[in-house]
Amino acid sequence: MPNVLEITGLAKRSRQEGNEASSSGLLFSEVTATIKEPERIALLGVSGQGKSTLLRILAKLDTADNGSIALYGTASDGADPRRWRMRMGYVAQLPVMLPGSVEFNLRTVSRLHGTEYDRKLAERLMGELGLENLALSKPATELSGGEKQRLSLARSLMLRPDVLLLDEITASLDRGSKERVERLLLRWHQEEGTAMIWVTHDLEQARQTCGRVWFMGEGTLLEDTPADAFFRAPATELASAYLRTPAGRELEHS
Ligand SMILES: Nc1ncnc2c1ncn2[C@@H]1O[C@H](COP(=O)(O)OP(=O)(O)OP(=O)(O)O)[C@@H](O)[C@H]1O
Repeated sequence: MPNVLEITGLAKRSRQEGNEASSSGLLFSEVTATIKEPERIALLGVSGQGKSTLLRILAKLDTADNGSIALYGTASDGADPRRWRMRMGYVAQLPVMLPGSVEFNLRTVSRLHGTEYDRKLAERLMGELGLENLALSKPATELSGGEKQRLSLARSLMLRPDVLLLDEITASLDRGSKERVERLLLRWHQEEGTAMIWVTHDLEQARQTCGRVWFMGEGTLLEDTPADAFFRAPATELASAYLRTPAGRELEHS
């Protein structure tokens, strides 16, 4: 059985020389990791390390300057981006709603990928995300930020991807909605066996929802370790400092 995901030597050049993350002209380099079994991984690190950029590269929404990615043995190089994204679902920090109704947005996946619209699943997801009272005919662009965020998650789950890339998806949610999302994703993982790479600055969330931590620092993936070990005693001084004062964490509570 091939590994879920193999990331080998990924590098991304900085847009500007002298980027804070690195003086080498690289945003990050030598990012190497393997997901053997579908796990839930928290991708942590101070702001500006390139966590979102890494997720976008994994989803083929951006390109790496070096390295390779294989999903269940299929290389991303040469893969059709649309087909790739059916298996590697990316949920953005700032979700983009298509002009059209809530239902139009929910149907996006089946429309784009030529699959059947699963109304039952859509209803179940909307219910579990606390959106059961949202009129399906409402223009999606008129939803609140938190509603858009949850609709965008439901839209991505409709694809039943192999890997879910979650980019600070609860940052704009109230506590109740945040907990619903966490519960849904835990259950989804158990039922569907979906691997997850979850960028968050909410350390409590990372601790409660993820079994492994990838910590980005010094322009690379500095630690790849079980979550309990990371939170008990991280291997690097940088990660210890981050656990004391994770820059960007305040965004979560503002
Ligand atoms: N080639 C590049 N692609 C993307 N971002 C780049 C690039 N070169 C430099 N940058 C800068 O590096 C930073 C990377 O941002 P990114 O959102 O990926 O980091 P992050 O670790 O997810 O940060 P945050 O935790 O604040 O969301 C940004 O400041 C961006 O402007």
